[in-house]
Amino acid sequence: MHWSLGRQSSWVQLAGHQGNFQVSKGGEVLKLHSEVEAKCLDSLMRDPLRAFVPQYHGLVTRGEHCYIRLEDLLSGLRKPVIMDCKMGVRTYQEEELIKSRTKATLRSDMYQKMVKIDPSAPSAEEHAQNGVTKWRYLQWRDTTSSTSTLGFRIEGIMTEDGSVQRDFRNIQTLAQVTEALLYFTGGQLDTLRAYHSRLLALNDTLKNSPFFRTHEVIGSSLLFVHDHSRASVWMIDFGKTTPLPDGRELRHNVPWVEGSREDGYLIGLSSLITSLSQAVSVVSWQQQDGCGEEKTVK
Ligand SMILES: Nc1ncnc2c1ncn2[C@@H]1O[C@H](COP(=O)(O)OP(=O)(O)OP(=O)(O)O)[C@@H](O)[C@H]1O
Ligand SMILES: O=P(O)(O)O[C@@H]1[C@H](O)[C@H](O)[C@@H](OP(=O)(O)O)[C@H](OP(=O)(O)O)[C@H]1O
Repeated sequence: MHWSLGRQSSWVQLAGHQGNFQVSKGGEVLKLHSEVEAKCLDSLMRDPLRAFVPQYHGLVTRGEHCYIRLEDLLSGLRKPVIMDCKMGVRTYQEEELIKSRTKATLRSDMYQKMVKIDPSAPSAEEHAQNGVTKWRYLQWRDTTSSTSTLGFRIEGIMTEDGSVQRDFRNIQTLAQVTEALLYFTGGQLDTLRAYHSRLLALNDTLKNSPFFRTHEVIGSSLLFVHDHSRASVWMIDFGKTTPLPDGRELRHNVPWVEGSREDGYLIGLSSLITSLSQAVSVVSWQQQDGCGEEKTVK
């Protein structure tokens, strides 16, 4: 990904497909066009959630490709620290599951990624085929990370020195998430509190959002961004966010069963809010103790 080079440039892609982004100027990033995402952004600009989404400036063509013009969320930040959390209890659409049963395409690249992490993960049949379906891979990633249980997972963190870590896929418990949040924020109380209040505000806004009520939100991330003086959280990536048919609505806070299209987005948000509260408590205790012993997070 090419980062916006308008000014202080922090060129980074924490998650997602390589090559999806293009250089832009003036505090914008260009993301390869997807009709699904463009439609969502269009609606979101007219929804209460607008305050939590990068500003969308329409489409632009560069060379042979069409791009979505988005506000660069790192613009103006000095030495930004970033975290990408993929939200929801599953990262695959129901149609992916149906495809895997009917016309299963085997993905050798996904099989290779799986074997690299855990050679014993594929079944004997999958080993023999040298491939897994996309659904199988995504579902395996969901169940071996905190996605299925906590409703989100940390995809990556970039620290102040610009180093990127993506090794959070084994995190399973809230206590481990809290440790990761303490690491991500350097234990800065102001930053933790700012994130906490932003997520509470997001929670309120989601409940009043016609867009959220009427869309299944899959594979979307919350992007946490801070520097020494500011901290904020943004909703990004609507490439797999789709409207529900026939005036149906989702609750977003119940487990998924096939056909329900529930995404568990609010389960993830609630886990994150709880974990941030725990991190705030840990740092407060440490400060009261004169920065003494570390407390165990439960
Ligand atoms: N508006 C933005 N401002 C700043 N950084 C952004 C913005 N949008 C995306 N990014 C960066 O790019 C990364 C990938 O973004 P995004 O998830 O939209 O890409 P994607 O290719 O659709 O991902 P996926 O493959 O998971 O669907 C994010 O983790 C973040 O680091
Ligand atoms: O992060 P990982 O473990 O490398 O796995 C990728 C990740 O799940 C992406 O979200 C997904 O793209 P979509 O969200 O667009 O489905 C991609 O599928 P793809 O290879 O078919 O693009 C996976 O390979």
